[in-house]
Amino acid sequence: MSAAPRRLLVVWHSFTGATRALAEALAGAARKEGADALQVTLLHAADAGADDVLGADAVVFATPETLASISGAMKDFFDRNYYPLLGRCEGKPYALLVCAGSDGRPTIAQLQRIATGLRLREVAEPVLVCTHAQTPEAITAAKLLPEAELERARELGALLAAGLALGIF
Ligand SMILES: Cc1cc2nc3c(=O)[nH]c(=O)nc-3n(C[C@H](O)[C@H](O)[C@H](O)COP(=O)(O)O)c2cc1C
Repeated sequence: MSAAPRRLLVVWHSFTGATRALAEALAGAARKEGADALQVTLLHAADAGADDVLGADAVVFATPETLASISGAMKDFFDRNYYPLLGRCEGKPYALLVCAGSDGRPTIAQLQRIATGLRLREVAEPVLVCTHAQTPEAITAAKLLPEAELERARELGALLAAGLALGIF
């Protein structure tokens, strides 16, 4: 009898497609690496709740940076779920995917602060992708990321899948 699959949850939000593409690349690579031993769920931040996090063995938070912070939808996700999660997810592994025009560091710091409050355990370096969009036109345009950036998300997905499958996380 085979063991129940481990569960990886990816909570994502995206305005112009870049973070979504990264989250999907990560999930695809995790599915490939984890095969039957891993169940990967992608949930838009608006559709994700505390039970989804509690039911996962590891969680990825994927968000664009807006106004030097996590996006509004990701903020809403944490506003709705922070207290329902508090005291119930200590030590749960997590990793971060952040997509920014030029910075992203405030968003990573903010997510790490929230995760520290929840006593989550960061198990991989955050993946930060900069799109170098500077003008209003470039920032609001649909994004197509270079393959090399998608590959970084895939590497994180494969790492998380391997760690879960081997019982390291
Ligand atoms: C309202 C708004 C505010 C933004 N603020 C920042 C910012 O503070 N720092 C930054 O590096 N990028 C900022 N950006 C750029 C986005 O992070 C960038 O376009 C990113 O690719 C968006 O990801 P998405 O395609 O997943 O929506 C902002 C974009 C918008 C629409």
